[in-house]
Amino acid sequence: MARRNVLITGCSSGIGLALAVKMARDEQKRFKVFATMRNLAKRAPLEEAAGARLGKTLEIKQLDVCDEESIRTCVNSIPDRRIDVLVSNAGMGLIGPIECQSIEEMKTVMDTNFFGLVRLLKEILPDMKKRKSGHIVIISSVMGIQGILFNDVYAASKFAVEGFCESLAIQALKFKLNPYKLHHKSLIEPGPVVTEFERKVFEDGMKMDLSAADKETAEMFTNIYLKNYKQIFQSLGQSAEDVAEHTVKIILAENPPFRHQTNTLYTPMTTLKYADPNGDLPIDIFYKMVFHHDKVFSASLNFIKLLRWRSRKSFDLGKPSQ
Ligand SMILES: NC(=O)C1=CN([C@@H]2O[C@H](COP(=O)(O)OP(=O)(O)OC[C@H]3O[C@@H](n4cnc5c(N)ncnc54)[C@H](OP(=O)(O)O)[C@@H]3O)[C@@H](O)[C@H]2O)C=CC1
Ligand SMILES: CC1=C(/C=C/C(C)=C/C=C/C(C)=C/C=O)C(C)(C)CCC1
Repeated sequence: MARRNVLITGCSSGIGLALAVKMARDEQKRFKVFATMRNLAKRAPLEEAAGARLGKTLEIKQLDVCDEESIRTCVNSIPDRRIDVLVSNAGMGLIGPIECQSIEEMKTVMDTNFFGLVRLLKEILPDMKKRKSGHIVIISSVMGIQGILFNDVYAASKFAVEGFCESLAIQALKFKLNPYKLHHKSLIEPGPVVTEFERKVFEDGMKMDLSAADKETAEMFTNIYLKNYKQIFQSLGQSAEDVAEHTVKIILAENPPFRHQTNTLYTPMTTLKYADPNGDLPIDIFYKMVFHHDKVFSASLNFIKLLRWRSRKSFDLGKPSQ
């Protein structure tokens, strides 16, 4: 099979960087990776991780998903504009009470996470339709399925992504865009992942001016959400490399599902969404976990953290856990 051109957005850090390097290092050399980032001054970590693959199976290009001209210039620079696999990964988070966030900040999140994908597809989808081939892989989130306390606008941006893709997927099936697969679109839905995203969101949350919120809301954000934030990432968090591994499996799968959740520790929570068409179940359970059973919730997180630490330790000793 010919080498597939893969364009990935947001490769300066995190999932994008890990995925670009993993695909560029493919032993069977099945991919030519165009690893893009909005600010090329941030290319050093990717260059270092790519090592000898740089200039061979991996090329770095500038692309800002909020700038149509930058997307067009990047796509035009690829031979025959041929993109076989597009990975829409660039994104940003935003946490806190909405009273303390400006509409401008919220628009930046929607512009990056949702309109960024729309701009990419407006440029790339027509070529895929003409060729009747192509696979679009979107790094969505568990928050594309389920809202989480103090993530209102971020969750809305990922819900928008999911609704957009679900609608387009029906049309795409008609064009049989992917000759190897039934679906030509795949939504990857990670839970918490330990990346720059986590650090930036937490730091911004800690610095947030909470004076526009009432006392109870401000305390809820500081003493419940921010206080537990690190623990949630330590207990349930995946690594960027882990999410990259899931993503490559989906790209190579014969018949990948439309949606793929990467974190089995998180699936019991997202399952609540599908279990109750009235929508009350997940809201009720999340409410109870946060406000009534916070000690049990926190103890469970600690227990999971301990189990994961022990299983890693026994792997380190060359003795896989049972
Ligand atoms: N970390 C997590 O817990 C989870 C993350 N996700 C999703 O995964 C994706 C990747 O995030 P992650 O790797 O964790 O976080 P990182 O912050 O490490 O990476 C985000 C990447 O997106 C880039 N980016 C932001 N805005 C733009 C833009 N306008 N144009 C091009 N690139 C841009 C960043 O570039 P720059 O360095 O210039 O800012 C960076 O390269 C996001 O879509 C996120 O929503 C989903 C579930 C969980
Ligand atoms: C599990 C859980 C919580 C927090 C979840 C978090 C913080 C998830 C973060 C997901 C991310 C960062 C996805 C990115 O796209 C709450 C609401 C505290 C209480 C209820 C159970």
